[in-house]
Amino acid sequence: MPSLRVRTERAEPGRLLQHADPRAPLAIRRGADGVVGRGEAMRLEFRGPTRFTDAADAWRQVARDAVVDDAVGVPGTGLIAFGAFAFDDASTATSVLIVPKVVVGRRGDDAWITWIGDEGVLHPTAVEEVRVELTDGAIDPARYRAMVVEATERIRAGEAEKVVVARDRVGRLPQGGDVRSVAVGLVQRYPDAVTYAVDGVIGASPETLIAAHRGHFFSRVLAGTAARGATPALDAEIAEALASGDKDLREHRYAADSALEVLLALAPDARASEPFPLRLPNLWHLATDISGTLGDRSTLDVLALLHPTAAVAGTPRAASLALIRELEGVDRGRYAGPVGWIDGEGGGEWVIALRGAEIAPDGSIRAFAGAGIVAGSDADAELAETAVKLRPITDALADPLPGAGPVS
Ligand SMILES: C=C(O[C@@H]1C=C(C(=O)O)C=C[C@H]1O)C(=O)O
Repeated sequence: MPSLRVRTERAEPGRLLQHADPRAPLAIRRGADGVVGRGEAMRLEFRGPTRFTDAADAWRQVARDAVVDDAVGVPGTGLIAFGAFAFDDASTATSVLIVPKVVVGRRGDDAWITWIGDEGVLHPTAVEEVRVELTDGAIDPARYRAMVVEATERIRAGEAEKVVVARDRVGRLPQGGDVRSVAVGLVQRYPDAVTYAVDGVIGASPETLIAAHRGHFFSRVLAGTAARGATPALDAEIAEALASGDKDLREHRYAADSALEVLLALAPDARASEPFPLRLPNLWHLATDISGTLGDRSTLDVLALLHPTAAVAGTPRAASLALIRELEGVDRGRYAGPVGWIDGEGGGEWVIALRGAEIAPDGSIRAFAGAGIVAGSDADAELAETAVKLRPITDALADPLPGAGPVS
C-alpha cells in the first residue's frame, strides 16, 4: 500500500457540511463540532466475522507508514479514517474504512483543514434540499407486532433473556439528490446526538459505543425507552417511571452488563455510573456511562469484542443473534453496527448506527428501528417505540431544512 502524506493546518472552513460531496458525504458531527471529509485517498473493505480485527491490523499498517504533519493536535486532526461496519458476521454488506482527500473539522475553538495527498482547494457548495417520504418495508407494523409476540414466547420458552428486534421503512432518493441535506436536518434537530454520514449510512445516534483519546475511553449504553410527555409534569413522571420500572431496568441491565463485562476485561479500572434517565428531543432512554483507561489499544480492537452489545442484539449474545436472523429474516446491513472515525493512534469515536438509514448507490433508502424485548414486553408498546425511534430520520428526510440555521 502506498504511504499517505497528511498535513493538518489551522484554518476556518466555515460550514463544515458544505465541504462534503453531495452524493457521498463523510461526516461525524455533534452540534457545531465534528469532522467532515471529501473524496477517497484510500478505501479499505472488510467482511465476515474477522472484519474488526482485519480492519485494526490494516489500519495499524496504514498509520505506521503515513507521514503526518499535524500543526493542531486535537482529536480529529492528522490522519483519520471514517468507518461503517456491518451488524452481523453473516451480512453481505461491506464494512469500510475511508481516508478522505480532505478533512475539515472543528472542536470548540479549534478549526482545521487536513489534506491527505496533494493539497488542493476547497470548493464548498450550498446544500440543496431533498424531500423523501418513507413507506412500509419488508417488516410492516403488523409483521413487527407478530414478531414481538413470537419473541416474547421464545423468551418464555427459555431461548434467550432479551432480544432486540427491528422493522424497516423504505424510500428512494431522487436522482442526484443532495444527501447532505439529510445530515443538516439531523444536526439541527439533534444537536446532542452524533450525526453520522459514512458510505451511505446516515442518522443521528445518541449511543456512543466507544470514544477514546490518549488511552482514556468513554462509552454510553442505552436501553429502556419511553416517549416524551406532552406537559412538563407528565414528562417528569415518565422519566421517574422509566428509572424505577422493573421491566425497563431489567432490559437496561442486560445491555449495561454486556458492555461493562467486555470493557472490564480490557480496562480493569473501568467504572460504570448508575442507570439514569437521558432526555432526547423525542424520547427518554435509560443510560449508563462507563469510563476508564484503555492504554494504546485500537478502538477497532475494542469494537471486535464490544459489538454487538445487548442494547442492539440481546442476551445471551449468540442466542439473540440467531433469533434476530430467524425472526427478522432480512439483512440488517450496517444498521446497529459501529459507525465513526479513527485516528493514527487508534483513538476516535464510534457510535451505534441507530435512528438512521442506509442510502444505496442506486438511491434506494432503508431505515430501521428496533426495541429490546424481554419477558413481559407488550407488542403495541414496542411497535409505538419503534415509531418514535424512526422519527429523526423520517423528519430529516421529509423536511430537512426547517429554518436552516448556522450549524451546517
Ligand atoms: C435498537 C434501537 O435502539 C436501542 C434499543 C433501545 C431500547 O430497546 O430501549 C434503546 C436504545 C438503543 O440501544 C434503535 O434505535 O433501533
